[in-house]
Amino acid sequence: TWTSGRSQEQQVDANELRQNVRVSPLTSSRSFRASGTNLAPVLLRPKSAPASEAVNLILKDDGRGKDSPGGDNADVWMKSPISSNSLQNNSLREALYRISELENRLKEMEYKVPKKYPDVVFLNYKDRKRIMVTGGAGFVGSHLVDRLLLEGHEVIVVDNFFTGRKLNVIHWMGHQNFELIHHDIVNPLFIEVDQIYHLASPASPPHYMFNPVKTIKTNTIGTINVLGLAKRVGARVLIASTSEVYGDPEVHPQKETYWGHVNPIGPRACYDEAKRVSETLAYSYQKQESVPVRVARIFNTYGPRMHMNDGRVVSNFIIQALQGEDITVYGSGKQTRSFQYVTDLVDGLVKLMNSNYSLPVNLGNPDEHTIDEFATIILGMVGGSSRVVYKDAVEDDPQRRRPDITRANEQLNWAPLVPLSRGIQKTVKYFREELERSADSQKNTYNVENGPPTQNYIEERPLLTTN
Ligand SMILES: O=c1ccn([C@@H]2O[C@H](COP(=O)(O)OP(=O)(O)O[C@H]3OC[C@@H](O)[C@H](O)[C@H]3O)[C@@H](O)[C@H]2O)c(=O)[nH]1
Repeated sequence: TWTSGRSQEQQVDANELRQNVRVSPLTSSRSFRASGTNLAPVLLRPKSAPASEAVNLILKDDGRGKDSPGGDNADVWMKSPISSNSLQNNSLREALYRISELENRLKEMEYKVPKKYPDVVFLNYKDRKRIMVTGGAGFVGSHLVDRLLLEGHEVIVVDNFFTGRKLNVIHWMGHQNFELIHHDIVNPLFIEVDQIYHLASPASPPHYMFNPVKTIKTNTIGTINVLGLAKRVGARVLIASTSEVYGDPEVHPQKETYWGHVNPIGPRACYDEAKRVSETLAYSYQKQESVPVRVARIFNTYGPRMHMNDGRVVSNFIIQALQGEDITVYGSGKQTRSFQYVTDLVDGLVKLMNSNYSLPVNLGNPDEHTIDEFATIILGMVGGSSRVVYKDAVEDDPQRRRPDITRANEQLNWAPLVPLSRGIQKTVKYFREELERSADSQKNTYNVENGPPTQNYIEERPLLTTN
């Protein structure tokens, strides 16, 4: 060590020195030659002085190399007002050097302190897969990304952020197994992956009807791009299809063998028909190009990370109840839906992807309720003074929907586990926090007096959602 073998007097009080000088970060331990008097110069500036007025305090010229910060490059620095004669003591030089070393090490360590990530399983090279998730920053996609990363896989999220949000995956940013690509899958993409979950598409009726042509392109051209990529690199593809391929069904509950009842020119057709084409494309690529495909027909799904403006019934009713606003039932309220919690869906998606089963599989919770009943359930759980009001019916609104999940059960050994009451509880908690935060964020708007927005929103957000 630097002080070993030296007398007490020779040792310099590093703290005192610290108060008078600050060592420039440009000083690198690598450029220092520690032997004999061959001491490298140290760039110093008075602590109070701004960096632009930094001074070059050259303790000793001997041994300066061109590559050292005090060497030829030092011309850019002002000459020191402190005379080198005033710092003749070798111990002082050593102490200064030691401070600079410690400061540099501190800086290096600050950069190295890892962000805290959820614990992921370690998978060896053979078992670890590189998995692309289109729409991975969305509501369902981000939960799937959590699951895959926790299992030890490498995940590449591809999202155009139309309905997805960086906030949904922010807890993985910087993780070595995680990558985020801002890309619209309507344009081709050339990367190497083992599996692709193709979830990219707006899913809520108001969102997919917002730009019907874009919805069609995403689910047709986007799917062609994904299947083309899979063909090139030999990847397996899971297509996120929907219960909407059954349209307003005349068969109840819906089995995968039912061909559906879709109005091809109605307002929902941009989604329903595009998803039907997406399925057709998948099986065409499988037959013609030997691309292994899986098709999940996803029924109504809810949970944390749904967008506040999602517009679907679960988020609408919960937010309305939390804010004491009217609960808006469209139509008679006698139409039915069956709601599954998002982690159940993710479990089904992963099981399906890794199964040997290639025909479409329904993933949904068969627990069916009328929308009227559902309003009562939400009101009962949230409390408050909201009234139920009836609005115009939505055009082509499916009147009954419940999945037959026999196939998922037999082929994947899958069934939903989270009861509605528990899932809704978690979702209510999430929306309550979202509302509080969005009220808070009004205060954080950047202005000269308040400074930039705080990080609280990100830091206080729960990392993962579990069953
Ligand atoms: O505020 C509302 C919102 C919706 N509703 C009604 O609640 C029912 C459910 O509507 P949602 O908008 O939540 O969802 P939908 O069932 O119509 O469509 C969904 O179906 C399955 C998924 O694959 C799709 O992502 C989505 O399109 C409909 O009958 C709708 O009219 C209301 O009564 N009030």
